Amino acid sequence: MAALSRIPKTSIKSLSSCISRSFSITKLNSEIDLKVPSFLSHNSLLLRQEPKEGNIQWVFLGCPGVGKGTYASRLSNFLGVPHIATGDLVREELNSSGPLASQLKETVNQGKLVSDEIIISLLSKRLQAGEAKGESGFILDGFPRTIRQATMCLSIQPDIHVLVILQEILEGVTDIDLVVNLKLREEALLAKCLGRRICVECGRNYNIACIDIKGENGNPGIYMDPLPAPPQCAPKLIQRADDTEEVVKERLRIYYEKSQPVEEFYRSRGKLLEFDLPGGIPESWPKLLEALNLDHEDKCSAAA
Ligand SMILES: Nc1ncnc2c1ncn2[C@@H]1O[C@H](COP(=O)(O)OP(=O)(O)O)[C@@H](O)[C@H]1O
Repeated sequence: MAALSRIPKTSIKSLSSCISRSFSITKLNSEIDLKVPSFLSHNSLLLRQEPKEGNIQWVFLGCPGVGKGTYASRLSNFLGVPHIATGDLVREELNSSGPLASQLKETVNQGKLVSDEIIISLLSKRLQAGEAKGESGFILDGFPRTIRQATMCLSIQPDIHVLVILQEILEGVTDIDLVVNLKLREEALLAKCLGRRICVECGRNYNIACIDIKGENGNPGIYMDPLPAPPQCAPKLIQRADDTEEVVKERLRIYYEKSQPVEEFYRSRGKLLEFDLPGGIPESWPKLLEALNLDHEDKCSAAA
């Protein structure tokens, strides 16, 4: 685990310049409100509370195919906190023989969003299981995806069990420290979804697409190498049923309609870090670490 204790080479000044576009550090002036990234509080002269390891509560937002899973999972290994992807929870459920399986399959394969109630229920189960194992902190990927999920204004049946779970989630999810918004040009998003391949055995994602988009109208070009599967995974690759051109376009449409407002929700609360992916993993990963102000030493060991 890359211990949080290895992060403190940050100065508030360099951090603020890294994330000046969207992330407000005004909260540093508050002794009471500790909802700032753990690495901020760790380094702040104003907040003298020692952060507990694993208390990171971060969210990754971004369009389908942008690489939320890839970077959230790398960062979770790096920081030693669980990576919780609601898309994975949904896929586990739809591949099970549970009562929701066929309904979920239909929704997901059409590129639609699963209902907030089902997502909350899957997420609460996952958080509870994690808590029972002693997990603390999380990097959420793909949640919240609607304003309703972000605000948790839910109208679930008021049964005691559900209320208790909701309260637990509320405590967790409204305490989000930092929201990383990954961005990539739409042509690249589509190509990445169509090229995505998953190993049925280990669940790792690979990509057969070689993306080479020329710069135009002042927008920089982007180049991304394919991400080939190693020999042990190569014969076991499958394509997600919702990674067809038609469904990806529908997922993108729904993202702009339902999920983009969530970006604004966190932007207005000073929690959003915008990150334009400059290229593939070798180029983007060190830059992401830099934007999060994780130091060079950590960077090298994480990239290895
Ligand atoms: N927070 C969520 N709210 C509603 N539906 C979700 C949520 N997370 C995942 N899903 C469902 O699972 C599908 C796959 O999600 P995910 O793996 O995150 O894919 P992507 O971000 O590439 O679209 C989504 O298209 C949607 O149907």
